[in-house]
Amino acid sequence: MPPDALLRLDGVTRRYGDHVAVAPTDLSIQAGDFFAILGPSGCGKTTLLRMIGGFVAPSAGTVWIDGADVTRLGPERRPSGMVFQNYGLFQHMTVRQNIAYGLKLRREPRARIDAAVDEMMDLVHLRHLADRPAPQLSGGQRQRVALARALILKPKVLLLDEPLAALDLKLRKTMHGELRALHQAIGGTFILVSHDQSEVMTLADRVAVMDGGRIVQEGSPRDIYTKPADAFVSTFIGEANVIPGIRRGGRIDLGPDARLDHAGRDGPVNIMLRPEQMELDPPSGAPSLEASVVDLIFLGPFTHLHCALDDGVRLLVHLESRKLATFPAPGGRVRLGWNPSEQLVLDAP
Ligand SMILES: Nc1ncnc2c1ncn2[C@@H]1O[C@H](COP(=O)(O)OP(=O)(O)OP(=O)(O)O)[C@@H](O)[C@H]1O
Repeated sequence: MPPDALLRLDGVTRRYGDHVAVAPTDLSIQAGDFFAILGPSGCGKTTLLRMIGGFVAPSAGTVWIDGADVTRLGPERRPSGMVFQNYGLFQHMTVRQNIAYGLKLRREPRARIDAAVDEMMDLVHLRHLADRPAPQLSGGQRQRVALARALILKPKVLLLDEPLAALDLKLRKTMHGELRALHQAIGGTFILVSHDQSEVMTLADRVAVMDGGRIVQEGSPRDIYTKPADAFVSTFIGEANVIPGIRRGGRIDLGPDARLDHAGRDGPVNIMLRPEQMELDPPSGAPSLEASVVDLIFLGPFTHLHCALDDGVRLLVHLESRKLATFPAPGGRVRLGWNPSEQLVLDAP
């Protein structure tokens, strides 16, 4: 395994009867990464995370952590810690007791446990609640206890299974900042499972996008946003306009008329453009399409223009409000264009 990869999966697979929850998967994660596994419900991301943590046994393949084959070890014997979606706190214990629990099991000396718990409570801003019983904590406070309880054992890899899913949007945003700060303060390796693309874009330095039990693309959030591997990834990360087209020799024809014309077709393709890459009334010579305005949403600095081509394909355009001399009216016709160097041509399935 490469010297700097802290975690490596070689052909890790999980089947339930005939159902393949995770197809044979190879993955390397470097020490210090904040890595995210992103995908829709049922794509296999939790199963993959649980195989890393030792909570689910792989049907095939090998899990390596820090150079050791841990495939057959239970969770407590792996150098990883896990934070679950429902936190799993001990309800009859206080904050301090919950955080101390793992070190007590390890029979560490009392003074060392106290010092470590104090340090953890400072890290997650809970010192003032040290003696409060778990049932009297808010969602965000419980989440912090769960994080501290896992981190106090100094895991080489911290596994986070949708850790913020139970929190409301505002608190989730606060916790994003705290998780990032925590990752930076500790310098550890975090692996987050999430179906929330904005969470992943905010937190992770590397992302694996899963679909149907497979990793379909891996890279930095920026790579995945600017160079999505296929139409699924483009619509899953960020918003995307996917315009069906026809390849004819070296040319790509778009729009309803092109799709009806069967002359000289080589095959279907999709053009992907982000909403901010499209503009109104493009200069002559730029590729463009005519569309009807469905709706117009003014959001201060930006105006979102929802349009439809004549065959029903929907397009979303983000316009800078200050650059709009007049605002298009719903029901009206507009010409939408783009810079061809920014369009991404994806093979249509
Ligand atoms: N114990 C099990 N027995 C049978 N099938 C299972 C089991 N656990 C998971 N699966 C199936 O494996 C697939 C992947 O499940 P998994 O929980 O990993 O998905 P997920 O991407 O984490 O979804 P979610 O975001 O909804 O939690 C699903 O089709 C699920 O029904």
